Amino acid sequence: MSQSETGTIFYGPIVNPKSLSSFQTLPRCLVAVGPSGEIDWIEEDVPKRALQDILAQHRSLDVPLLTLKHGEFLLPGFVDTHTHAPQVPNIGSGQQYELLDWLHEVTFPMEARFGDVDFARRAYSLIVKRIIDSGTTTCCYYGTLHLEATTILAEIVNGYGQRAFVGKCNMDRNSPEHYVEPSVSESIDATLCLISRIRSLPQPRLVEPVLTPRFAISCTSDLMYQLGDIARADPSLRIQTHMSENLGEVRKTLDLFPTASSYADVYDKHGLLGQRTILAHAIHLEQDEVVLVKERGAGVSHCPASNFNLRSGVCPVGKLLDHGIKVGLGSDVSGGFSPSILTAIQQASIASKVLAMQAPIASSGPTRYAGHHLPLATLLHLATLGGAQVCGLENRIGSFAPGKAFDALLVSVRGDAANPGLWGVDLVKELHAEPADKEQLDTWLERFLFTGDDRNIKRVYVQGRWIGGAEHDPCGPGRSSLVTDVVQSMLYDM
Ligand SMILES: Nc1nc2[nH]cnc2c(=O)[nH]1
Ligand SMILES: [Zn+2]
Repeated sequence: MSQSETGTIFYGPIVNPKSLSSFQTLPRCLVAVGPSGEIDWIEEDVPKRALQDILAQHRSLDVPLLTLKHGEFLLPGFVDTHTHAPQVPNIGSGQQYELLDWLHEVTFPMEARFGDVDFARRAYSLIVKRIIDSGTTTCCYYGTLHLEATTILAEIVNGYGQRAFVGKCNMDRNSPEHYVEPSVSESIDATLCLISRIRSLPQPRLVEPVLTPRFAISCTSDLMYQLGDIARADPSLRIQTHMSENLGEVRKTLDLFPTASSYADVYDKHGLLGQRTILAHAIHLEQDEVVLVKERGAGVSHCPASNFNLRSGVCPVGKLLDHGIKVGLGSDVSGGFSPSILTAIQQASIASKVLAMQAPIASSGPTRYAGHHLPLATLLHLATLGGAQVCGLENRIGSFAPGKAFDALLVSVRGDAANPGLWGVDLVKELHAEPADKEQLDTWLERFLFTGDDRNIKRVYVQGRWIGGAEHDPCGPGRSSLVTDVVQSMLYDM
């Protein structure tokens, strides 16, 4: 019998997010994944001596058992609520620019290259693999404005088995002549075509289309109204866009839409602000916009690396959380300089510490998060369950529970993972009892979140399928800079 017919049972430590303020660390847990990739059952505390009895009770003695080594643990896969696949080849360049100049000088020229479908196919194969190996099991992808290249992106994502939303940028104004859609009708036709193509991709399909008006500056009102109509007619469609990222962008938006009372109101008036909307950035919101975003039930993708890198500002995430707004993390490549949600976690921590240092406030009252650094539980939540909420997938992914999909990372903080940043963990292992206890597992988690990278992500599972990670291919993971080098060299080859 093959593994896909029987499923797999994992035995070892797991970390399980529960809420914004809590997670479980379970040092000796059994997680049974069925043949369909869903979690069948979980036993939270199983000593080695009781293992056979518990498996027998579940009639699972013949199911393949994967026992984790000392220094390994399972974590729900990361959710990247905002990234731009065609910008990966640009990672690290254009450090001198702020948003609007950066778009014109760095970003649009690279995105325009994806008009060449051969280039798109070769680049996206490397890019998506790299993102999976970084531990992203669910990804909200922006493509370019091209229908063909974005179809290819969706095909490649589906081929790898990643869970994702893929959207074609809508942009019919304020863009370069060579990189702009010629009319509203062509933008809408291409969008509808992409939706139907994605929905016809072969099963098992974990890719969904998403409406992607780039941002209000690059869309005419007519285009946004028509996208709003499409969203209203199809309650399963998500919408992703940028909002209130940079003060110059906010000013320009309000100039372009003089009857709107705010940036958020622009999207609201066009039927684009609702429970299915993912708003990247949301840094400079006025108080009435915070209230509107909460009322409409939209989610925010916090992209701290990008916000620092483009000098856009520091998103007051704590304030958004205090208002009950759904928040997840985004890598926002190549505004952000890393496709890894680990980097987003580290930068989100720093962003919250910057705000806390600037405005120290009392730790009681309604501001539970504003003014404080984000604790580990909150950072973990943003990277997993919070991201799932932003995508409307909280019942499917983001934590381990029977009935949820097994989207997971097998993490190793062992010395043989070859990450010098984590050597300390291995060196002190003699000081700890085997198997790991809760305290030790907490240490591993914190050390991994702050110093880990794709070398420590040995396996990436989506819907129970092992689709990536350092152990997945014999050549090792797509180490960050290397894959960019390959894509860069393709550029010069062509
Ligand atoms: N960070 C970022 N902001 C945007 N606003 C409009 N387009 C973009 C983009 O590609 N990246
Ligand atoms: Zn972006």
